Amino acid sequence: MSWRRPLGCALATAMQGPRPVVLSGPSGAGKSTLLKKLLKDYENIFGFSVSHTTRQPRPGEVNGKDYHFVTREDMLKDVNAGEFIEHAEFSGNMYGTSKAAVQAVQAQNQICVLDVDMQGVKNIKKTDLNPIYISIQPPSLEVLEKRLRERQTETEESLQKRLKAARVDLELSKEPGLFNLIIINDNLEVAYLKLKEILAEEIKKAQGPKKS
Ligand SMILES: Nc1ncnc2c1ncn2[C@@H]1O[C@H](COP(=O)(O)OP(=O)(O)OP(=O)(O)O)[C@@H](O)[C@H]1O
Ligand SMILES: Nc1nc2c(ncn2[C@@H]2O[C@H](COP(=O)(O)O)[C@@H](O)[C@H]2O)c(=O)[nH]1
Repeated sequence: MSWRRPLGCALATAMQGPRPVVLSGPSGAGKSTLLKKLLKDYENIFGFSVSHTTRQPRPGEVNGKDYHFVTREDMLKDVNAGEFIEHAEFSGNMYGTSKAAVQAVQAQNQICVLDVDMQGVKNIKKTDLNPIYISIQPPSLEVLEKRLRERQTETEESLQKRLKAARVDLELSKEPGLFNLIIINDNLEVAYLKLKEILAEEIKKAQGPKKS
């Protein structure tokens, strides 16, 4: 994969600037919930890399904010034109991170946060993005299923596909070194504290030196 960061980002890395953050983990584990808290509490520090997807928007989701909702035809065209850092097929739909999505966040001098599935993690590992990898996991598959059902966003077919993918995800996540941290999202506040703890150093870097 020939994704190269813009010069500004390469310089930031050389100067030990803040690293991007990849959040992964099974669908329903709580990635978006934790991410929304982080983006709200650290508005100018973190910026969300808005992915593309071919799935239908859920009630309340905003095009260009939650996702770029596109047709498969358009997405394939852009993928073939080399506009994506990574892309994957998940639960019958395409998802992907465009170069433009990451660059838009970096242009604001914000720490770029990506929410991607396990295929995304593996593909980003092949690039020079050098993020911190965090896996958000449910306390059990039973709890995961309950959360997904209660979210009321999935058909029975899609729910079963997501549970199947979750089993694979949890197995693969055991690979040593794949993630910098695995957070079990049982109690939301505890999980959020752990997330902030691992990002504390990057937040400090992004905030810059304190004026006295
Ligand atoms: N710690 C928690 N305790 C109870 N419910 C939670 C907790 N964390 C998240 N939830 C709920 O679980 C559901 C799934 O969470 P969320 O949508 O954030 O998952 P996700 O990992 O982003 O899923 P997806 O990958 O499908 O987007 C939501 O309804 C959310 O409110
Ligand atoms: N590889 C990628 N995976 C992505 C991307 N954006 C989201 N996702 C993952 O898809 C599933 C399902 O998401 P949902 O919004 O339909 O519930 C979830 O695991 C996300 O992490 C992406 O750009 N690339």
